[in-house]
Amino acid sequence: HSVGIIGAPFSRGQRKGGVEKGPDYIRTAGLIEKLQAQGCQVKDYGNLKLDDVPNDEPFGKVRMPKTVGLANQRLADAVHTVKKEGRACVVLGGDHSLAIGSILGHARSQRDLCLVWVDAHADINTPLTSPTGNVHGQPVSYLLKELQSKIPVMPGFSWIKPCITAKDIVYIGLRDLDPEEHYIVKNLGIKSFSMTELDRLGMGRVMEETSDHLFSKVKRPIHLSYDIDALDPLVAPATGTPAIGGLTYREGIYVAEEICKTGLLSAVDLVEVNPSRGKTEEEIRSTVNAAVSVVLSCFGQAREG
Ligand SMILES: N[C@](CCCC[B-](O)(O)O)(CCN1CCC(O)CC1)C(=O)O
Ligand SMILES: [Mn+2]
Ligand SMILES: [Mn+2]
Ligand SMILES: [Mn+2]
Repeated sequence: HSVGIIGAPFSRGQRKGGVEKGPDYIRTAGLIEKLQAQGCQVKDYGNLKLDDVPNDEPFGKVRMPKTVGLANQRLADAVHTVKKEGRACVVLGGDHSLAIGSILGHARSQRDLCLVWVDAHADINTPLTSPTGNVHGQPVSYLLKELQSKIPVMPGFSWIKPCITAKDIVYIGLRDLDPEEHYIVKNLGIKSFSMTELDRLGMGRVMEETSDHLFSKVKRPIHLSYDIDALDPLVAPATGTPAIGGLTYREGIYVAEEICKTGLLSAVDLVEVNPSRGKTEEEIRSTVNAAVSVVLSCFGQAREG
């Protein structure tokens, strides 16, 4: 596997400090050396400089729209560069608003990409339905063609053109949706495996159905957007919006192993690792190590050896 790593130390999609430290904690835990040790050819593109835009006024409930928009514009360019260089792209977050730039940058070079969204949350609020105004709960709404009539013109977001439709995305791990999000997911008929389906079917069947839905018939590049809060807080507590009853470590790794085996993985986001939200060093270590293991499993680490 040829892999490009982009650090995106960004926190302005939400309000809890510390998530901007995610990239460096993941690097310090040895992600790059471990990828190389398992035979990957790795280029580290470093951390993006994602500064606050001065005089950034709120748009309704949405704080710092220009800052969020510009950060994602920069990320989109960086991801596009990695893809042009023929590598699988790994974006280390940073909060999940970064998926806007990561996916749009990816879509510039891979027209027919499909999206596997692993998360406790659907992140599909529009700026008008969001209960918090935090953009990390909204990225999918900016990307879906079907929702464009519901997205207001927002400063810093005019460059964004939706690149996917509802049939191109599968959710895995949902367990904490706002009522408006649930309505949107149902209304658009988005394929989603909540923790209920996971309990009913098991992750093996969930990955089979995900494959059938997205990429088994027609091979397409996969964008895996992996929010560490999909994992149970007992495994990954150091994150901004933990929700109990999540994926086991084994389920979380299994998703990555299965995606790796398709040979179609083209980009992965690993987001929402927030060291400041760990109450102890052990909580931080557990969260960061889980994040590292997910990425290693995306690129060939297999429990069978
Ligand atoms: N849906 C939430 C959480 C988004 C989480 C984003 B992430 O990237 O981490 O997936 C709001 C969640 N909800 C707000 C009301 C509370 O009582 C319960 C949580 C939102 O802020 O939109
Ligand atoms: Mn490899
Ligand atoms: Mn989440
Ligand atoms: Mn998320």
